[in-house]
Amino acid sequence: MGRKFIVGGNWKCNGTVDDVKKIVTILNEAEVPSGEIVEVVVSPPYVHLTLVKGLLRSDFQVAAQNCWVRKGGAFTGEVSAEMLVNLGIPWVILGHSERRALLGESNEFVGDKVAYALSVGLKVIACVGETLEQRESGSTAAVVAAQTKAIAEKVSSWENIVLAYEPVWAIGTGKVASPEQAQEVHFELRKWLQENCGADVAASTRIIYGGSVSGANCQVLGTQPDVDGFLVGGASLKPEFIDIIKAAN
Ligand SMILES: O=C(CO)COP(=O)(O)O
Repeated sequence: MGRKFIVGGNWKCNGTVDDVKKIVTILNEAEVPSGEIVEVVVSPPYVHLTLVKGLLRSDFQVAAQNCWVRKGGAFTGEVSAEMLVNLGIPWVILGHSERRALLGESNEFVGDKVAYALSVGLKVIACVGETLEQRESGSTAAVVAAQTKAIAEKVSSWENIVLAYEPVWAIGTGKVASPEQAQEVHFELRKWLQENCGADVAASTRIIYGGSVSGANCQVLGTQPDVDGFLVGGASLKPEFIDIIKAAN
């Protein structure tokens, strides 16, 4: 069975209410390939989740950018996975490199978060990726394997996980991975899944690329055999996001 292309828009910590309404209007008016061909998920900051969910066309879905690692309670400032379910938010992005680097989220912590989010019924876009230093020292494959292993050890099924390969050096830098660089790591990740989680998981799990994806580079990246979609940052706040969705065709 083919893997359905999936395009995520990570809005990060951006947007006023007016900005959000404008982006949603652009998305709602866009002519894009049918939902049979591409799944679209946009991820606004927590405070805008309900607004976006209420206004957004029904064939596009909404994701949170994070959630708490366990059941909610006395965890000031956190938002629990149950709360997202209660709001009708189907997806959550976990393990983004900005959270790993700036907030100290370890591989194990991300693995625990993924497992907990799945356990309450959320679908997860789980992010992995190496720094420039790690790439230059030749440890890319080992780094992404360790990040993926920490998730694999905690989950019993990959059915509701999308793996996002986001090289840190490509995020927000305009320095996109070449199609060959992306394909090479996606292939390695799929091979890792095959060897450690089984052939079915490897064949069915979508592996998407993130890091300076744009309207100009999405076509050639999207035709790589192991690239099953994108996680888009900056360009997801612009009309250009529609062109990236269309790369699914
Ligand atoms: O971090 C990203 C998506 O999660 C990618 O961000 P940019 O597309 O802005 O490089």
